[in-house]
Amino acid sequence: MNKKSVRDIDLKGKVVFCRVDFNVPMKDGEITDETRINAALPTIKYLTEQGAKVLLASHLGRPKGQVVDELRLDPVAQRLSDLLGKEVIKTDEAYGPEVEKAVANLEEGGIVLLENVRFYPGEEKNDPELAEKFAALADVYVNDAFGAAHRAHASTEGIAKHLPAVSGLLMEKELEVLGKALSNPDRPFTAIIGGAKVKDKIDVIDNLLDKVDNLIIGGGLGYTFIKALGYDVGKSLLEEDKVETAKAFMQKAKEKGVNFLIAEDVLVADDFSNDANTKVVGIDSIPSDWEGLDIGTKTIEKYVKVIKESKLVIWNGPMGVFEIDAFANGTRAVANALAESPDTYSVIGGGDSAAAVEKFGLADKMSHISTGGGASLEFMEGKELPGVVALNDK
Ligand SMILES: Nc1ncnc2c1ncn2[C@@H]1O[C@H](COP(=O)(O)OP(=O)(O)OP(=O)(O)O)[C@@H](O)[C@H]1O
Ligand SMILES: O=C(O)[C@H](O)COP(=O)(O)O
Repeated sequence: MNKKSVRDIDLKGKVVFCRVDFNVPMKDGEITDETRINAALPTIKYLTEQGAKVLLASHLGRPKGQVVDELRLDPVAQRLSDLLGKEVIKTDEAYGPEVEKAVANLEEGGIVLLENVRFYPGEEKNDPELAEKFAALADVYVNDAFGAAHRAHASTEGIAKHLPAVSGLLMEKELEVLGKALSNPDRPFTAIIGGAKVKDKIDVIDNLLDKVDNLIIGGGLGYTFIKALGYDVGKSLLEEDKVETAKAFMQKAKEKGVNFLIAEDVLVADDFSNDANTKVVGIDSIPSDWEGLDIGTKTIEKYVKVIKESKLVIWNGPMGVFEIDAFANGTRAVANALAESPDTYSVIGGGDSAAAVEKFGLADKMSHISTGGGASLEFMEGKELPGVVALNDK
């Protein structure tokens, strides 16, 4: 990476404004998945060990410039304190007199977690005044929030204009792993794209066709491709206005010699529930009043074979509605295939694929689980991430 990192600067005694992505899922005030907090620990520990005074800043959810009590960061501060085994001071603001006082009292190695930066309307607008207020608190800016690096906000981009600005260790690792995967991939290189949002993934599929040997399509977005082949998809998820694009992709794959894999059979159900009647049918026989909710057995076999023969696999989006056991087989089979292939480097991106791998107890068998959903997709599309561009060059 050509950007400076925390390792390239002197941190002793410096006040560091460190942007992290603590946008963790919460239910009834409890954190339900702390992956992102764990992922930020190496940088936080490094900063404290180097004698920095650490101000952590994050967003949580989408409060849209308002104070929303359920989106305060207090539960995160508590969890972080437990994980680090040391005090984490939580302020109720992200700048202003209360924060200034906390900074003034901070000792080397001390940690303050600021309030949710999205409580301020200026954050998402990348308001220069707010960026200056954040910058005025610190001597150095560290961005470790890979998951939010595709956002040009006051705490991810604007602030970097006012302070020495470097990446954290998580940011560095994410960029290195994803960058290597895309620039100099081990082959066969396979991308697996599933999930529900066709529109969000159109650009990434297009971009990946220039890079991969195999492109595997699964999940809800697969039905737009099945339709593009001329078959009826019944009540399955379909983006009618993307059918022509899907056709163009299959043509492009042919021209580029990319092995483009679409389901040949699917599991259809007469209801969106665990008790639904289900059957596996060929893609030419999807009943008009049934819905495709997983890939079928022949398809699983075919996909698993390709995955096991691959040296590098990037996976974004589940193969079916894995949250419901009856429709989880395809996603589980893909996760198992990756887990059983020690020679295959596996990169998991996107919140749902990561959640699926976690649910099947296979997270530690994957080579890299990205903390970025949208950010990893935009990176794979070849887009520049504003939160990275803003950092100082080496
Ligand atoms: N055949 C299907 N029909 C309807 N929904 C499906 C189907 N297959 C998968 N899904 C749903 O797609 C959702 C995930 O889609 P999405 O595109 O958001 O994936 P992702 O990229 O992993 O997640 P993120 O948005 O966090 O990056 C899951 O909730 C899953 O149930
Ligand atoms: O969860 C994410 O992908 C990041 O934290 C960014 O959140 P956002 O999509 O609300 O900007």
